[in-house]
Amino acid sequence: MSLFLVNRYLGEEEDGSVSKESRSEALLAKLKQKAKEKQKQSFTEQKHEPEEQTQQQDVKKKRKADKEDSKEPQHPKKRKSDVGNVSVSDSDNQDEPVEETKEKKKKKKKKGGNEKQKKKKPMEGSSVEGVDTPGTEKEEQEDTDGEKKEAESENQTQKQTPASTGFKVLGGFENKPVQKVHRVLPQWLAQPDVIHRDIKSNLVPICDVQGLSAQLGKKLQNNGIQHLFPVQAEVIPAILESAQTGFLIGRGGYKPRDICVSAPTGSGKTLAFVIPVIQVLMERVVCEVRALAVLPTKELAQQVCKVFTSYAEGTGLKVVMLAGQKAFAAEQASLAELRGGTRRSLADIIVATPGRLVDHINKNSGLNLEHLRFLIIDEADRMIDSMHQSWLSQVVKAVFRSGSGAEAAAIFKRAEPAHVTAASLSPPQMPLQKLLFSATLTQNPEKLQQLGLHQPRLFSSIHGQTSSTPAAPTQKQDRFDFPQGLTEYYVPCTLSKKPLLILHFILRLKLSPILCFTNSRETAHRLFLLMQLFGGVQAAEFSSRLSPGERKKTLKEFEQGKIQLLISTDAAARGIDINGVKCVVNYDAPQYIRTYIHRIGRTARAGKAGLAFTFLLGVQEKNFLLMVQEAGSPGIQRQIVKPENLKSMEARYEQTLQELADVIKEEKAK
Ligand SMILES: Nc1ncnc2c1ncn2[C@@H]1O[C@H](COP(=O)(O)OP(=O)(O)OP(=O)(O)O)[C@@H](O)[C@H]1O
Repeated sequence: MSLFLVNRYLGEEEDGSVSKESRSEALLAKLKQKAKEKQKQSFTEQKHEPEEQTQQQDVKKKRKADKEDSKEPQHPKKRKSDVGNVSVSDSDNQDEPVEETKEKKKKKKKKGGNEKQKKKKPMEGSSVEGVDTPGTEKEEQEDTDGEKKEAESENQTQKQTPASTGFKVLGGFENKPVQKVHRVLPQWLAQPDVIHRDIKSNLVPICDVQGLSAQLGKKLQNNGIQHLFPVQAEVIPAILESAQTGFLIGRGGYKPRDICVSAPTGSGKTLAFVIPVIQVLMERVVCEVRALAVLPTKELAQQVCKVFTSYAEGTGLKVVMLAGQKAFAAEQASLAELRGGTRRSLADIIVATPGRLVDHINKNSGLNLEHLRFLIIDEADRMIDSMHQSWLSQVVKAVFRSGSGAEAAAIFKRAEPAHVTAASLSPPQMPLQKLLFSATLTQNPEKLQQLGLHQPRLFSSIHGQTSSTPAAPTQKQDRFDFPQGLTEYYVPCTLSKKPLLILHFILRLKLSPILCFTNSRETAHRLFLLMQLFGGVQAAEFSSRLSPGERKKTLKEFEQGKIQLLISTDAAARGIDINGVKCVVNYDAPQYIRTYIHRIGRTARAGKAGLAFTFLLGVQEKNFLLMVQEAGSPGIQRQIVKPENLKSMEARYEQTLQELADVIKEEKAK
């Protein structure tokens, strides 16, 4: 109590002439005296009944004097809500505001007539304080039951007061049921250009693709492609159209629209950007970096670089990879050369990983992006997640950096599109167009906003998302499209039976080649060792335990059919195109739906059939099945493997487990 009062007085008495210490000492002395007098008074009341009347008069006089003395310090009590706030924040004791309220009420009762005057004060200050009052009342109502009535009557008095003073009470703070806010997508996301999901029944003859050059059509045929897949038939003409007037100027002088593509795994997205980019750049005279494809991993960069190189053959276009496969200096040398004192670009198309790309930009290695026309972001959702590395802002900075030849800056300067209606009125623009591709493109506009898209146009095969109406209230996550030829299964199992199930799949069901995913590289390594020790299975592991060279070799051998079981971490989950994978096994259930979609997408590619099995422990079943169903899976079937089917392998398996323990011990000892 005393502490509270001291705090309060100190807060209000802003007299600079008296030091804080002396002031508080004086107040403390006064309070002590007051307490003594109160004690004395109660003592006298109890012990000396006869003297009561005369002493009561004395006490009254003293109280009056006290009141007068303490008039100034009591003044702040009028600002009820303020006091409450100060005492809560200044003290650890949460009970303090309650005590203060009680004390205040007692005093109010005694003072009676003063009350009206007190309540007027906050109203005089401002109308906002008047609005605050109900909040304070609420706190008061939470006090003891005995005080409820008092609070109610006080409430009534306070309600009446504003009317009598003519102030209008702002209100409407009563609890109303809050309506759930449903997600409403922006129009470009809600109403995409639809891509057919079924590849096989929607193949488009090469000659029917609008704008595709005869040269590239022939090249496609030479590579064994007679028809284009639906995503290619839709996206290739759209990109070509945006460069109708050449790659140096946007159509009508305007910047072309950015393009986003969301299509299932294995649906042919790579060619959907490789073909039009090659065709647009084929006409170039001077070699400059005009296309940049960014991919999350070295393996993916290598894969895309291979496709670009294959279709650039015979066009004079030069493709360079910046993914750390070669030494930095070697990569630098492949970017530009100095001839007769002038710098000449040696790359038209660059395929890069974000880390290595930023290295080249920062170290000023000769990478010039001032002429960039296409920025391709493959596996776009993953690339957005790695945006904290700020690779995109660095690329954009490098693109709009002006510093090269003055005449280049004057003729083909980069600028935001001007509001003109005729190309002749507009200075030539050097457009930068972003092309985004993913099987699991986010529908979260906030995430997409990070990419700074310009009037984006979405191509999507996701069904049931093509309206601007709110998403279903039960829908908690994005929906994705699954490959048509894929059949999904889940296998209920226990932890110890998982290796036996894998052996059963290979040795009995002959499902190889199997691409098997684990959630950690340790699990992948142990399972690999176990398979080696068990014998009879050609197994290999694929994770960051291996060097890039070893990983490349392993993938090649798997593709060639030399490996029956490839045990991998999520390093091989995205984008990797391995021919002939019949079956994917999720040895460990994936935690995220995107991981699941990319993993199972390593099979059933290019319209082929494929199987995906997920081993589920009892505790995982409910959540996993719900996650898959909400993502739009056409259906995942339960597959039971009877214990008797595993029995014959059990003795050998137990023995192998013991051997494995020894091997792991040895490895750890090294
Ligand atoms: N028109 C076509 N005809 C035949 N095969 C094709 C055609 N287009 C692409 N392919 C083949 O389909 C496979 C999958 O293509 P691609 O890797 O581009 O798929 P994706 O959609 O990028 O898959 P992911 O999302 O998993 O990265 C590749 O082997 C590719 O050569």
